[in-house]
Amino acid sequence: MYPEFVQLLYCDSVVNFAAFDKKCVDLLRRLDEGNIIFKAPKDWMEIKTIDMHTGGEPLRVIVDGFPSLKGSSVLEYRRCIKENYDYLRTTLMFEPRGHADMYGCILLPPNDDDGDFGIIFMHNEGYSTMCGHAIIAISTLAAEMKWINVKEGDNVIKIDAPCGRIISYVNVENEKITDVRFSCVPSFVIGLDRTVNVEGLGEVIYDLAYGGAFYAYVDIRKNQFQLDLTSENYRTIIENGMKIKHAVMIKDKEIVHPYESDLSFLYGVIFIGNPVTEGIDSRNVCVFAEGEVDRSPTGSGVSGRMAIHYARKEISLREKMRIESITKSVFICSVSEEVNYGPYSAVIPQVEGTAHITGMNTFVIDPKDPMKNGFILR
Ligand SMILES: O=C(O)[C@H]1NCC[C@@H]1O
Repeated sequence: MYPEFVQLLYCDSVVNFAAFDKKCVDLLRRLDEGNIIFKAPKDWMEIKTIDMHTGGEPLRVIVDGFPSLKGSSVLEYRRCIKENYDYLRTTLMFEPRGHADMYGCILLPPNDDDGDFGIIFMHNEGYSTMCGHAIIAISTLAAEMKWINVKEGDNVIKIDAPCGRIISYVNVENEKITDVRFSCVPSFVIGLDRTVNVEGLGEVIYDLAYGGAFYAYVDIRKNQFQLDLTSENYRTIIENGMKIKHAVMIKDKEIVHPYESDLSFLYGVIFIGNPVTEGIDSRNVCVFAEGEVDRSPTGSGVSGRMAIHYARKEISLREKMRIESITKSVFICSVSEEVNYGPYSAVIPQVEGTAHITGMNTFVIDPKDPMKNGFILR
């Protein structure tokens, strides 16, 4: 026997689409939610999310049902989630609720009263220190949901990420969000033209830089191995990216943040190549965490790139670079100022992009489900 709402929808022939639409609306109005919305038993956990993407890269924003984290700063909350609730990260990021390239975040109080909110990022391996695509998405959401007082023009949001304070600007024109840009934390170069031997690839030349997270930057055009930075070549990109990441992690002992040991690790490898789209300056394909490929041009990754290009004198202050991703989505990037950061001459990068809401989820977790905490197939 069909459930009542299916019977009602399909009992007449559906010839007149206008009538059909109206019927759906009436039906949904008439049906008490009980008929189509699953009510989880009391011992099941329920977590609500709003799902988004920035340039194709997903962001699952956890908005309700997550246990409250203990701490008084974003880094303390990050330690708390790591130690106590990592099973919920895998539950929400891994299959069957997510996938190998899923990305998420959870919102928290800011580090001090001056901030709007804090944020922790999560992915298939753990918790990153910075995420530009998530900053663009969450700023969009904050404006869409009126978590901030939205006015025409630039709306400033102060977000405390694990790497520090990020300032984002949501531009609103005629009551519509047109774009979001953010000023990243001080970003700096650790080394240019380093080399590492990688099995199957030979000697790989890379730059090491920080843009809220540490990346090894591999310009394909400077290297001997061939790698086509297109989606058709997705698996080879992951394979090569992870090989280089592991080799650099073993070889390079300088992946140390000047102030915070929690930030001192290599997050990913960024392949740089020629753009395929006219009017774009460069292509950026980031392999991060446990072999995730960023669908966006990687906000933290292009921040580190701004430091590299500035150090090489390839860009001047406020000069804009358009960088595309593997999906051809674009971030517009520049350096807004020079600053000193610990022992480093650093820059403040600005990154601009757009994000969209894709849906809302109420996830339920059945304690009897043997796969309740997720799994990944690649
Ligand atoms: O845009 C970014 O910075 C992020 N996107 C996924 C990997 C990075 O954390």
